[in-house]
Amino acid sequence: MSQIDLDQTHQDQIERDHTGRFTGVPSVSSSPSSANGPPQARPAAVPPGLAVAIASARLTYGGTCLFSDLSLTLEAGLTTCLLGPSGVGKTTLLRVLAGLAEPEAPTRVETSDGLPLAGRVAYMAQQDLLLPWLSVLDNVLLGDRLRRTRITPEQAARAAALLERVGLAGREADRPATLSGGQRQRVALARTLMEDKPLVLMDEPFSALDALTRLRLQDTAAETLAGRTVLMVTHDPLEALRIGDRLHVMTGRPASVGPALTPPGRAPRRADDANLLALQAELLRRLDA
Ligand SMILES: Nc1ncnc2c1ncn2[C@@H]1O[C@H](COP(=O)(O)OP(=O)(O)OP(=O)(O)O)[C@@H](O)[C@H]1O
Repeated sequence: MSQIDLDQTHQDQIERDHTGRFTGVPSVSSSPSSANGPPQARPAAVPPGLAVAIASARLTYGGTCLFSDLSLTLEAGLTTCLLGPSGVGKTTLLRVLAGLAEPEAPTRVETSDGLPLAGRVAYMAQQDLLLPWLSVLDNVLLGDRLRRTRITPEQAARAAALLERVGLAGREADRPATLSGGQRQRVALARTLMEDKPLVLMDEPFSALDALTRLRLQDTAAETLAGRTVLMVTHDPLEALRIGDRLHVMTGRPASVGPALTPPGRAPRRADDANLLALQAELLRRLDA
């Protein structure tokens, strides 16, 4: 992919953020309560999040119906994790919410405040999509650069602090080509955390990391994103149980999304929590069904 193509990818994402076709229909309940129980307590300083629902979703690729009549609700201020077999359509669902894939009628995307999602979504794709000609720090600041907003010293300091939190202090001036795959993924994570958006979509954000770094960054993400509405795709049941508030399994063709599994307590949960091990068995059963 050329530099211009890469740049265009980002431009497309940002521009679709601003001009995307999401029409928020003010009908979804903004109450974070549901049949799944009350939401986890969040720090008092965090404003109430945005509930988002996709309903009657339908999408066909090359004559194959990936999903039809699929529904999923993202409760306000909670992290929802989506698991499911490879190729079932998880990324595609994320891309629909990001405004990057075109669903068919009668798909509806609804928000609790009735406003469109456009401009209010941070999206971390499976590919890191770092711009090779920018430094690591400037990649973290990419959203502001693309929006042509002036980078304040405070923003630069926040980006540097995020790089430190993902273990990349001292690499601010380096180019992406000098980083390993896992380091590049950490820059992409910092860039996503830098974006101050009410809806955060993350597609396998820790997949390239070693086991210990993965645990540490799960903690960082859970702490940094507390109070935001997050949808994260992962293949790792324990990861979902550590940082998810609601866990769903997507299966079948056309695919559907199963009922929520709700781990007890507040994220990030301990990896050796005995409750999680029991729930992990249940998740594996659902994945195998
Ligand atoms: N732009 C596209 N055009 C045609 N087919 C596509 C396109 N994007 C995805 N697909 C197909 O849609 C199906 C679902 O892909 P998707 O990437 O959403 O799956 P996934 O569940 O995220 O898989 P994985 O876990 O492997 O990332 C796959 O069969 C894929 O080949």
